[in-house]
Amino acid sequence: MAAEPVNVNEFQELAKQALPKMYYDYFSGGAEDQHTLRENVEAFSRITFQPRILVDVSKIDMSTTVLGFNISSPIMIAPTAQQKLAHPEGEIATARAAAACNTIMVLSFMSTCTVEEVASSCNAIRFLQLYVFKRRDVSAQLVQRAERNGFKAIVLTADTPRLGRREADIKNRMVSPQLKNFEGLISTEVVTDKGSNIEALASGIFDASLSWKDIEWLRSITNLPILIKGVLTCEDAIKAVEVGVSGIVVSNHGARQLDYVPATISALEEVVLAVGGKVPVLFDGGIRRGTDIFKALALGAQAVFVSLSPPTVQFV
Ligand SMILES: Cc1cc2nc3c(=O)[nH]c(=O)nc-3n(C[C@H](O)[C@H](O)[C@H](O)COP(=O)(O)O)c2cc1C
Ligand SMILES: CCCCCCC(=O)C(=O)O
Repeated sequence: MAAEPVNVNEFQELAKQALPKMYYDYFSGGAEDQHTLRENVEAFSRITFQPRILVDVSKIDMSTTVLGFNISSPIMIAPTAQQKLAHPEGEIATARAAAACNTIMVLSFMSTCTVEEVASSCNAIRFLQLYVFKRRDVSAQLVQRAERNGFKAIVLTADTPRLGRREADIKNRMVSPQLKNFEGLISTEVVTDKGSNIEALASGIFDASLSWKDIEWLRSITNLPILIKGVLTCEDAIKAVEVGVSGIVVSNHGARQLDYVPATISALEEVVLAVGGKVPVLFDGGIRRGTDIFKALALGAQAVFVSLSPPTVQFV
């Protein structure tokens, strides 16, 4: 590509050229038929605007507040695992970008830099995304390390009792780098000759029995506000409010988990209505342009997460 990329989609080609195929496929792929992966993007294109004219837009303030934290725009950074696969500085570089933009970074539980390294790298506002392991003590220790290191909230991912079936990862025999957070606590080195090593790792360590009652357990190990990520229905939104979470993230995990769930932008309005303003509703999935963010805000999201996945234009 001769000219500088001018939109997120054009970074896709650069990512494809720069990354080994195994990693590019991991970052960009979805589950099974990748139906929801396409839908996440295409559902945005079916929403159009009713523009109004002659409104003074000479001064625009995009800042907003999430859990009491002021951020410069309603754009936060989604938890994305294993960032050193894409860049040697990994999550530290992302945290510095968050600080420079005055926004919130959600650090993945499966990060390649430790919570301490990320915390000491800059003054970005940080939340920790949480996976609950069969070894609850390991998850608890990491939450407490995050709390000690100035993280401001826990984002419990609730859509991953097992890892989605990502067929490119199976074919590529995707391997995971070392996850330093767990050094001395649990082995994250898994070798299987039967497909995706990260799927094997996740099924060995993720607690598939996680359920609503465990929010109480989580509350017993931390004083931080708890958000729940992966809500797609009004029923679950109501339950989340009932159990007392501080925020909801409408998400289908970038279509990497259960295929044939709705595009997140199609699920947003029902969740917003069910929540009725009791807690903030955040949103992710399929965002490729500023107009997508505007659509999510218009449908009631307080702010959106953007991920580091190369956009999915390979389907077009
Ligand atoms: C490479 C990659 C890794 C991810 N890792 C995590 C993770 O560790 N924890 C998590 O809750 N979500 C994870 N996600 C999901 C994102 O947080 C987010 O929900 C999703 O990517 C949003 O969709 P989008 O990629 O279309 O923007 C990951 C997504 C990608 C693309
Ligand atoms: C290394 C074990 C599994 C990491 C899973 C990260 C994730 O959520 C993803 O979507 O990928």
